[in-house]
Amino acid sequence: NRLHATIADINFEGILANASGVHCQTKEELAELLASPYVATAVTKSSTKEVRTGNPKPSYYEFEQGSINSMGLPNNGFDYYLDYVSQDHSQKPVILSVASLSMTEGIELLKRVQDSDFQGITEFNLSCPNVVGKPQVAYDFETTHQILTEVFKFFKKPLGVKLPPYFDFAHFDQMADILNQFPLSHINSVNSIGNGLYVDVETEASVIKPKKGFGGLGGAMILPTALANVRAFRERLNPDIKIIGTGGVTSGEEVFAHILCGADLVSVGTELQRQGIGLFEKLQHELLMIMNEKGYQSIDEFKGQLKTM
Ligand SMILES: CC(C)(C)CCc1c(C(=O)O)[nH]c(=O)[nH]c1=O
Repeated sequence: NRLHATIADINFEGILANASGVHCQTKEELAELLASPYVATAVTKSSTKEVRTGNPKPSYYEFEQGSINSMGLPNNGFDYYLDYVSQDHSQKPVILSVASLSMTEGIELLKRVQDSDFQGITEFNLSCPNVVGKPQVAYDFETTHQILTEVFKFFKKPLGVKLPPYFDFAHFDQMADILNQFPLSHINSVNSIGNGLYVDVETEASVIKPKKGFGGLGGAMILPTALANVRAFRERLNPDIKIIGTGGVTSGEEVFAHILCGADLVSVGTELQRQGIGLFEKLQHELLMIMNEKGYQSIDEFKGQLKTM
């Protein structure tokens, strides 16, 4: 297969996935993703110990250049997703996303994954909140180091982390130095760009209800940030740590660009929300057309091969 990847000895046929949070809250949505021949894997909504209804609506809004959301981690609870991913899914891997509203909860959930018979890949969402007054965990390098040290004392199954975007070379360096100390299966970069604000000039109001309209940004406008993060971590991380590139994908071109920057798998959020599952066929077709035009038989011929001037 021309489009393939391997993470933690798990083979993926195809390289496309949903971004956690989109089309992945229910077993039906997950099954619908897996049923598509153009979807290599499905990622669950980040799960918490308790079921959560999430923030008051509207908590998601689409505009031409992208989307803004402050969903508030609505999910059916960790047990629901662990049960689902532990079933057989026609040989297709499913990635279990775990969040936590406190570090003790995160550790507890990962202990339950370790003690379960789930053999797939777990993705720990480090964009989760920290103690009040401190930035999200992934922006608190000391806390990130402490948590990963604690986790890898007991966690022996494939584990990756979902990262927010970074915007400073010192942060790329510091985060990569931390991540390289641990036997991670992968990173998923990027999560939404935190705390954007979209204003409706006509109503003179923000467009989502939670957090006075502040929310995570996704879609076409975050592509350059997403590509920069994929590239920066590809250049810095141990090659055994694979990369799921997320952010700004609306066509085969952006899938190609993510792979060129070093992504092994590519996941799609805002555009999937916008177009539905049929998008995956379009993305795969467009990617293959680009590869044909360029004479690439396989992804391995150009993965991570971004040229610079
Ligand atoms: C932002 C958090 C609620 C702390 C984590 C869940 C999450 C959400 C969400 O559920 O609001 N939205 C995102 O764009 N990315 C996320 O990781």
